[in-house]
Amino acid sequence: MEYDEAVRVRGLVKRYPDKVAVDGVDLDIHRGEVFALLGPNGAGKTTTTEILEGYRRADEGEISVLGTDPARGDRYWRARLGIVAQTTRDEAVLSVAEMVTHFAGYYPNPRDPDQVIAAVGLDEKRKTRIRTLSGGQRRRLDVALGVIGNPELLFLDEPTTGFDPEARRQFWTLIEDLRTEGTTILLTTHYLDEAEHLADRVGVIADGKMVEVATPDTLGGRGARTARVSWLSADGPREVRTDRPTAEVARLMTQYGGEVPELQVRRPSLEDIYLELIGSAAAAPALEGAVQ
Ligand SMILES: Nc1ncnc2c1ncn2[C@@H]1O[C@H](COP(=O)(O)OP(=O)(O)OP(=O)(O)O)[C@@H](O)[C@H]1O
Repeated sequence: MEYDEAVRVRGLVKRYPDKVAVDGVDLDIHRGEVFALLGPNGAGKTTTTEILEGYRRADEGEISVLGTDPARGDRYWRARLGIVAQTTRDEAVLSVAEMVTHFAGYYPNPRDPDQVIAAVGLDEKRKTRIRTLSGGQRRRLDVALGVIGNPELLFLDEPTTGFDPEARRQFWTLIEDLRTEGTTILLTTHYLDEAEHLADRVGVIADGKMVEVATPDTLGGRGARTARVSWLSADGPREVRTDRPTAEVARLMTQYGGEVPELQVRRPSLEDIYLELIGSAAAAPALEGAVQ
């Protein structure tokens, strides 16, 4: 039964008057996984996410979120979702603790507000008025409000924008804990290290199309992961691409009788591979145009 998937999307299309924002996207998010949606500005990530949340309507496609078509989702369905949107609009006069407690009241089975406030690192700001929080603190509050309802499926749209490095690490721990508890998470992020650290699978979307879905360490195919062994030979810099860098290093050690000058072994990072993927996705239409 398709209910095994938290999210199942086939042929999703969303058109705006001057733009096809989402152009035939298929997407499965398994129950209990963290799925990161990556893509450049304007790729269609927020549009896709908001359709799954029931805030925008698709023009075409089959969509199931926790077994329900979001266009028909009622408040019981909505209570099973947690949403941390890209921007928050309110300028509430409430304190952090009041706001989180207030939100807890909307849900049938909320988490403990004090624990949630502590988990996002806002303990010291419990009594602070929300409008006086810094940008990063406000973002932590957004995350608290997204998880207070104990959601089965959590949408996080660029959740750590504005976080300092320590807050980001703390947030990662929170997400790992939620995942351990079985929460399914759809994460949109521009931080590739965040995707690599948190996601079971990543999907790269470019110009409204899903370019590839894979685990962070298989994205771009095995070939893209080939190691580069470089060193300084008597004739100048040398580089070898190989699937067996250890054997290459051993060979060089024998050849040099020990220390190999300026030896380096490098593999492309997720960011290198991502940039390559979106670069080739962007180049494809231009090439087509060139031959016409
Ligand atoms: N309400 C709207 N009306 C018209 N066009 C829109 C609307 N919302 C988004 N778009 C356009 O659709 C495309 C996809 O936008 P979307 O916000 O989904 O991208 P994104 O991948 O989330 O980008 P970002 O990383 O900048 O948040 C963009 O070209 C955007 O300008």
